[in-house]
Amino acid sequence: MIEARELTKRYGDKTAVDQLSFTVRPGRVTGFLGPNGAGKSTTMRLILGLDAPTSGSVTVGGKPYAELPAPLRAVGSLLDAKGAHGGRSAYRHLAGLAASNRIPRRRVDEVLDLTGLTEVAGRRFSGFSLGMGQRLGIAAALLGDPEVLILDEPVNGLDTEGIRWIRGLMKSLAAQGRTVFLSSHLMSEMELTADHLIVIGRGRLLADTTMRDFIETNSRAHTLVRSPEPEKLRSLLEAKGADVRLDARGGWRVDGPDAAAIGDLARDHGLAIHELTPAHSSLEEVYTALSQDSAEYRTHAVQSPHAVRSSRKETV
Ligand SMILES: Nc1ncnc2c1ncn2[C@@H]1O[C@H](COP(=O)(O)OP(=O)(O)OP(=O)(O)O)[C@@H](O)[C@H]1O
Repeated sequence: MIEARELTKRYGDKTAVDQLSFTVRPGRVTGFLGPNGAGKSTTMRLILGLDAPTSGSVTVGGKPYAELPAPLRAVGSLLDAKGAHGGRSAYRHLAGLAASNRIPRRRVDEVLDLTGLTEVAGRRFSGFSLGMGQRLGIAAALLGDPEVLILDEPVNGLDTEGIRWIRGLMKSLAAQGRTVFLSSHLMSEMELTADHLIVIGRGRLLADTTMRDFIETNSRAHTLVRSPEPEKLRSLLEAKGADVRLDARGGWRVDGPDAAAIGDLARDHGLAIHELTPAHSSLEEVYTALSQDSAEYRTHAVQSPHAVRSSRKETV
């Protein structure tokens, strides 16, 4: 469990993190979202004791990081994939970390296996691709078998297979009852991976809620509909006051009447329907709409998506 209470960090007159309070709970993957410069990396550094808060506090498993008796066993982190020494092999890098943290050598083999690096363990880190470096960073984070994992952009540089692998790994670690806290700019991936979201803007908390709630509360339900006579369908729908737009996947995206009403309307006019799918906006659509409302980021610090919604003129 990670608990931040009124956490604040100022650099001169720049407030990077502003009275942030949240709890990252075990047993689920929590995504950390915010536009560039929102304060995500600063928050992660504060959690990991790499920077001291100006005021407020943050604890991991009930203790500030500096007071953890065996930090690497309590919390594993990936902040910078280039943290390893270029001349060393992956194995030596991990073995060095294990030795200085009194972690048994056999754990090195386990994490190499877990991250798919066994075959390249003898190679120098300097020859690693970005994706392999990312895997090595994750191997190091897992070395102490920690209860808490903090990963900043873990899918950065990974190919599709690597991204899918990270997703599976994060979910299985959470299912084991661990606390998994990760940031990513890849919204589609975040939507598939995280169960819960903490969203910040300008250092302040904007939302702390489940993925489902965040999307459902901030988006408007709509229907995707496809017909072999698209223009006729559009005219009928618009005559009923529906908002009809072309969907990126083809077909119409219809706001207003629900799927049943659209189906009935088409039937009444002898129109064939080839697809009728109730849908919500994606995380990316919801998040982009919230982020673009920069005035809101400046002036509101809200605790729930309901508040986000009520302060927005329109949902997506
Ligand atoms: N050491 C520092 N000295 C001065 N300002 C800093 C320092 N570290 C961060 N900041 C400022 O604090 C704010 C938050 O930065 P931070 O890197 O935490 O944001 P972020 O959400 O991680 O952004 P990104 O998604 O781009 O990584 C930014 O305005 C940044 O310029």
